[in-house]
Amino acid sequence: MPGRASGRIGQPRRWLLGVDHLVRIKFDQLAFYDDLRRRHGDVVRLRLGPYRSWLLFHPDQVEALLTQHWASFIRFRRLTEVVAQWNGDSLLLAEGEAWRERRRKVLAAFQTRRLPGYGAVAVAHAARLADRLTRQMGEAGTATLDTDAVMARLTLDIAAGTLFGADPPENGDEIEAALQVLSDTAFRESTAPIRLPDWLPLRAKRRKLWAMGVMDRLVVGLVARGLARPTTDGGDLLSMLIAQHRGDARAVRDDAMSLLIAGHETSGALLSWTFAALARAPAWRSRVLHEIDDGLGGRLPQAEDLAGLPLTRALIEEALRLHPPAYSLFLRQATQAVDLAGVAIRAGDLVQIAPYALHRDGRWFADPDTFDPARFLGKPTWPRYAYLPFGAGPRVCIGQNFALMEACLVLATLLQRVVPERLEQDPVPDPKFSLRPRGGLPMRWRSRRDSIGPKGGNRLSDRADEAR
Ligand code: HEM
Repeated sequence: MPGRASGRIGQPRRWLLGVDHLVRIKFDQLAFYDDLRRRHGDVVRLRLGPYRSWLLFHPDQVEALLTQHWASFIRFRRLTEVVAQWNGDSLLLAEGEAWRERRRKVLAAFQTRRLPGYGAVAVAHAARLADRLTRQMGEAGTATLDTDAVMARLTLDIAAGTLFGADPPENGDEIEAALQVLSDTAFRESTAPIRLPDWLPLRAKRRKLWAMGVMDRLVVGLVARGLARPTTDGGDLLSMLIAQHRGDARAVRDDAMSLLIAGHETSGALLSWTFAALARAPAWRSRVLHEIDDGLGGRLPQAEDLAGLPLTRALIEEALRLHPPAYSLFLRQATQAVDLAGVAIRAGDLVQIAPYALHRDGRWFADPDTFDPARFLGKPTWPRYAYLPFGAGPRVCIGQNFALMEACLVLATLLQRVVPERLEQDPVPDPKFSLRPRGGLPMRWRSRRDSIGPKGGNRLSDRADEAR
């Protein structure tokens, strides 16, 4: 493998027990990690307050951490305790035997044979969105939309349908706002030097308690509805959780909440970044429109169609490379001393893996800052653990196949009717709970009603793209 891990340990200078590093992690994390990788190499050791901590940028150590030695680490309690306030005792946060048991139960809901049913729900919601957007565009055939807000709402509706077998929630705006507050809270409370008690009369605390209430009422209500249903399997994830947890309402609530939170914001962000990339890349946009038009002939896609849409998938994989919604994996803490491919970790040390920085390493990805989906059309040029938008090893994302299918189907459905044409401003990645465009994603969309849609037709819009 080119560029084996050198064994050199980079130790950037620090100030006051690493307070300067903590400040950069809080306010400028993406640039800070990228900078550390470029200046200090594959293995960087930092002091963060009382903790000795490591950033690992080489696939050898990433593999050792996430596969061989994963059981020697737990997710850093300071972070999981924050998220547990609303997630409860769920798969996302569990450790050891409790995690193994939960993983087995939740996995049942993601069996391959269940995915096409979830895919159909995603397509139905995307088609409804395409109708709405086309109507909104009216005669002009164009509209400027905050695409990040639109995609967040779409993935919320899809999550409600696939997870709970429910219609889009009536208070969708309120739920979106609550999810945003929780995402901000997770970041703020886990990076603050101390966590202040909730009874303090602070705006941030009031908002957090309000958001937790909104989400709790939503999920508890939907779980109660699921428990009262006469059918045992409604084809949704909830039915499976109820069966696996044998009707234990608390366990079902906690896993359902964590799936909703883990799956919804990340999936919305992935769609936002993919459409942002397409808006800037007319040649790729034109190629993918051809692929979708030729592959589907104007009908709505199904999960089985995806094998025939390799470029659609490659666009999504490349968007995941450049803007991985999980830009950093959960911070881990060693429970015992362990050797990670030549790096001696002590019990209590913290270890961080940052896919955002790994994915931009020029040793594996030529011209790493360029959007080039062709990378994913041939054999990978990178080692397996240099690309990990969904993590790796036993704690790899449980919703990975679901998320990839959902994104491909949404793209194939929307792009038959509407295309992202122009970004109104360059999106700036905002590393909060997941990586989203800071302040939204204003983008101009154009209707394809003159070219092709589910009814077919000529390809004026594509030619317009090619002429540009
Ligand atoms: C684009 C979408 C998604 C991305 C980028 C993503 C990313 C990730 C990553 C990187 C991890 C591993 C974290 C770590 O090891 O520190 C993870 C774990 C997890 N994800 Fe996802 N995810 C996505 C969608 C989903 C969906 C749709 C669901 C469920 C409906 C989901 C549920 C989970 C759960 C429950 C875990 C924890 C698994 C465990 O610890 O055993 N994710 N995700």
